[in-house]
Amino acid sequence: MVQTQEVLSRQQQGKNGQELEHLSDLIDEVNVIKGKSAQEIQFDQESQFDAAKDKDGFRQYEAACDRVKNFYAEQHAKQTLAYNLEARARFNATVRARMSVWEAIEKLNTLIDESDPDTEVSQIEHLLQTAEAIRRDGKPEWMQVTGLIHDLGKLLYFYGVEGEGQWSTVGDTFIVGAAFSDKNIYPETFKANPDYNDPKLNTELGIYEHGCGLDNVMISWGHDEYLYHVMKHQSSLPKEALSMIRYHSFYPWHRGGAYTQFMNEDDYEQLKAVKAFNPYDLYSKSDEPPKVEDLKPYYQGLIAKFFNPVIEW
Ligand SMILES: O[C@H]1[C@H](O)[C@@H](O)[C@H](O)[C@@H](O)[C@H]1O
Ligand SMILES: [Fe+2]
Ligand SMILES: [Fe+2]
Repeated sequence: MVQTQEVLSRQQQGKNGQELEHLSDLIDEVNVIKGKSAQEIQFDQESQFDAAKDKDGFRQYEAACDRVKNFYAEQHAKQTLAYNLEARARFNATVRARMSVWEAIEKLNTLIDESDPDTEVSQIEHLLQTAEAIRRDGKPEWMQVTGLIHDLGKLLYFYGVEGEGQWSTVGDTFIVGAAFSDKNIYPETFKANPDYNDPKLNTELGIYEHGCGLDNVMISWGHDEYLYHVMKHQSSLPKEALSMIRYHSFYPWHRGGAYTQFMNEDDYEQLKAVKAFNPYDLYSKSDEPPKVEDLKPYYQGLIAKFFNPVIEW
């Protein structure tokens, strides 16, 4: 089995390093002509590098199986602005369950994520792989524990409308209420979304203002947004950790370089945190399966440091 570190360094060395350098020079020139800010130019460049890295085997959506393709066709058709408003109202109306973080991890264990072309292991394994990769790199405890819980929002699946499927829980996220970006995977599938033809919603800014901040736009409802709202007031995690949770599936933004029209200064700071987190989430999927019982005491200790003993989900 290939370990995270190995995959990372292989990707950093990258066989197509020269090609990339040339590419980023060209992108630079075009951006200067377009009048983009230095910050935007750097972000653009990084996104090209990230996309090229995945040529090494992760996130191969064109080659993905029908399960993944059907999942996104359904999600992109159904995540409308109206649905997003309704989902948030439903979230605010009730507490779905009361249990500890570890109980939540165990409950999630039965879910196999239909949107993911890179892993078929249980969620408990994915969470521990992510946390362990962060720990191996000597990152702080708050980041380790963020890795441990980052996908716990998938619990939403058990509390949604029965038989509704996973489209409102898992998968990459995107902005609703403005034009769908072509930096999303399978962008053509948005044509089946009613908002696609709505002239108030299908412009670059849609219902939002330039530079309004990502906190003020609606990102498609799912496990990121749900867990962010659960943890915002029920943990002592720093802001960067909450951003890692909230934006980890927002690939068109943190990898694709889309949606800069909505960003404010602080979003560029949060972007750094999300980008630092992403490799652990993605590339640890090829690591050895973790030994849950051996790791449990260590992570129970971390959980006790950062969370209330009982969380309202
Ligand atoms: O299929 C995966 C999975 O659902 C992840 O939990 C999510 O964070 C990713 O963005 C998505 O691509
Ligand atoms: Fe996730
Ligand atoms: Fe994940």
